[in-house]
Amino acid sequence: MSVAIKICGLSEPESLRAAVTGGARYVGFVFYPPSPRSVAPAMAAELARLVPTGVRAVGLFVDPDDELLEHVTGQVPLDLIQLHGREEPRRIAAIKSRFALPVMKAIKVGGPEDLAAALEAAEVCDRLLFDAKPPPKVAALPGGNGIAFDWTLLKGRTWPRPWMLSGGLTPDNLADAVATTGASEVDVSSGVEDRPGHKDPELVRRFLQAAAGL
Ligand SMILES: O=C(O)c1ccccc1N[C@@H]1O[C@H](COP(=O)(O)O)[C@@H](O)[C@H]1O
Repeated sequence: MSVAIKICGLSEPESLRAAVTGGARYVGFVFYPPSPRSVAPAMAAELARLVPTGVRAVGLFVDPDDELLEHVTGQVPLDLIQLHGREEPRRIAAIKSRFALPVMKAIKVGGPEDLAAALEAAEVCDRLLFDAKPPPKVAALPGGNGIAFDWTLLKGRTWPRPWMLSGGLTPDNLADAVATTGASEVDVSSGVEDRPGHKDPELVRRFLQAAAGL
């Protein structure tokens, strides 16, 4: 089984090169200033020049307004918009229509009751992303916290849109995560860092090697 990998939160040429030469199919740029992975649009535009054809550049946003989306999409050639906030279906549809880009909506999973949101979002988005729900009051970020959820919640489930698994993935737990959920695409950020917000090219390579062995 081949698993497509998204390496998220890239902000330096060295780690971006490690991602694309190692076989990542998606690279993610975070446009959310509170995140330690946040990258200026001008820098993301520079990094995007290193992304080869066939690898998709993903822009991660959290409850963005149109002004931010215009500012970023006007200078960074994105292939996909990732919405990782509290965007409701109507807002997702409006973004998709106005910016003419496919949209991937993050669904925060803490328990089985959270999965209904995936079906609602699937009516308007192009792809789904299942991530761990941040624990209240502990995590400051709406994602990128290196926290996994109970993968068995996805076991045997099917979804009306292509989907990715994320949340606390590492080179060491990737095989178990994929075997449990049946994911064919996964997204990682913290699990390939040596400190918050800083990608370790060696860990990026290890993650991609772990995926290639599946
Ligand atoms: O990476 C971030 O800083 C981030 C900030 C705000 C929302 C989402 C963010 N990242 C996404 O979170 C998940 C899980 O990341 P991790 O591997 O557990 O660190 C992933 O989809 C990232 O794209």
